[in-house]
Amino acid sequence: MPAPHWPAPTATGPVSATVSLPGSKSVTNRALVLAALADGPGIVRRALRSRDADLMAAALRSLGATLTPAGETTASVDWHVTPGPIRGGARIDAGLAGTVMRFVPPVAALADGPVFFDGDPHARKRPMGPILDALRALGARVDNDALPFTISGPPAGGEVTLNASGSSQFVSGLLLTAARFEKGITIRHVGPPVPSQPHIEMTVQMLRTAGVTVDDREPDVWRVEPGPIAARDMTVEPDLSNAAPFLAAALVTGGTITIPSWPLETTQAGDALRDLLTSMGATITRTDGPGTSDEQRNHSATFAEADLVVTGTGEISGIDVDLHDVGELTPTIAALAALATAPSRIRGVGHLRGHETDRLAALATEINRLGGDAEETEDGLVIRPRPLHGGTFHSYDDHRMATAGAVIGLAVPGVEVENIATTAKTLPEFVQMWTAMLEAR
Ligand SMILES: O=C(O)C1=C[C@@H](OP(=O)(O)O)[C@@H](O)[C@H](O)C1
Ligand SMILES: C=C(OP(=O)(O)O)C(=O)O
Repeated sequence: MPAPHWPAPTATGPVSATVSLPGSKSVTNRALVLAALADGPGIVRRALRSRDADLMAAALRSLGATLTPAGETTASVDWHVTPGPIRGGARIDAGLAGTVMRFVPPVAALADGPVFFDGDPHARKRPMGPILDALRALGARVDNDALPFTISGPPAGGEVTLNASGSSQFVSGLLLTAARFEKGITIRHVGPPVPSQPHIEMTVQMLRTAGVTVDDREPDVWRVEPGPIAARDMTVEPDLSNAAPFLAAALVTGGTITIPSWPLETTQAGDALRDLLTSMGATITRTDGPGTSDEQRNHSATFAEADLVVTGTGEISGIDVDLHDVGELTPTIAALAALATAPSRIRGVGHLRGHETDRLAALATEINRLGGDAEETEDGLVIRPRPLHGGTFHSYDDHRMATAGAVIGLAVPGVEVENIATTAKTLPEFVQMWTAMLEAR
């Protein structure tokens, strides 16, 4: 029986809370892949515990890596990872995780036998063609163009041309394993611009930190030299994209939200929230203030950080913005736009039709179901202010749709989010954190 819908709490006044976020999904799942391919045992500290991260850990284990947890909480774990010979015969469950379905097949192609991949029903609809074709061109055999498929290798590597305009993860997935291919890999993108550039920068930076030689001087071309991936002891940054709904609460309620341990320099897409929320009317400061506990400071030895403090006025400005580079922030920005005082236009995010759900259709449908005025365009959304009313906000098994419903619910009584549990994809404690944020004073 489906769980009852979650009555999204309406804020009774301005929020005033400090919200500590668990580790970044994107950093965690890259770090785990690199650790499983490394030249010795390593540690991934403060890794995210969530459905996507757990699926990645399980996938790497079934391919032969040993992952031992230490310091485990419900949201975080220190993984001690010992790489092993890459084993065939595994069945990988990708769930609905883009990082698992795009980052693991290149690893599996190095196994000593065929590896089978499948995922949630909707995962079978997410685009996979360009990365599977690329793996074929590099010497692997793949028996389908989307999930489910079986891959066998080993591919020698070499040069490949692909169209990564549908997802940056096609490029990141190949890059993460490329050094382990006999000839390395040269990737050449041909087509409309690749989205989510910061995520590709994250991949390149993490590879370089692990001693891998990556040449990205020419736009849309990446060359990875064959060679070892160095084992490391690294700490995962907090998930800045998952800060989005909490920071949005400051704008909706005219309150203040503090996020401790915001990295001073990062490749995470969520860092763009500082500019985006400023444009929508927030005041933002970074300060090494009392929100950062000694315990948190001691943990974050490997990146410089500060508290991020976001204060809203209760009035939200409309925004005209291209989110091509930071598409995963779209659901929160759209929720804010639905509550704004002027129209908004979100551009450059046609690729969101291939995310957890068709996010453009889902956002327009659900905002309009609550009485709003949201219109899909070819590459985004136009959202005009209109008074909203209560009703069901469907999540489409999309964690960021669910949290967008929670943001609207802060201002609109009677919003019920269907399948709030889907937030477990990247933030299993969302409901408890949201409730604690509203109860803090
Ligand atoms: O590499 C990553 O960790 C991600 C890349 C982006 O994917 P797309 O380029 O498919 O949007 C982003 O939206 C996703 O949430 C995470
Ligand atoms: C697009 C997203 O996820 P995935 O890694 O499954 O692509 C997301 O988290 O917004």
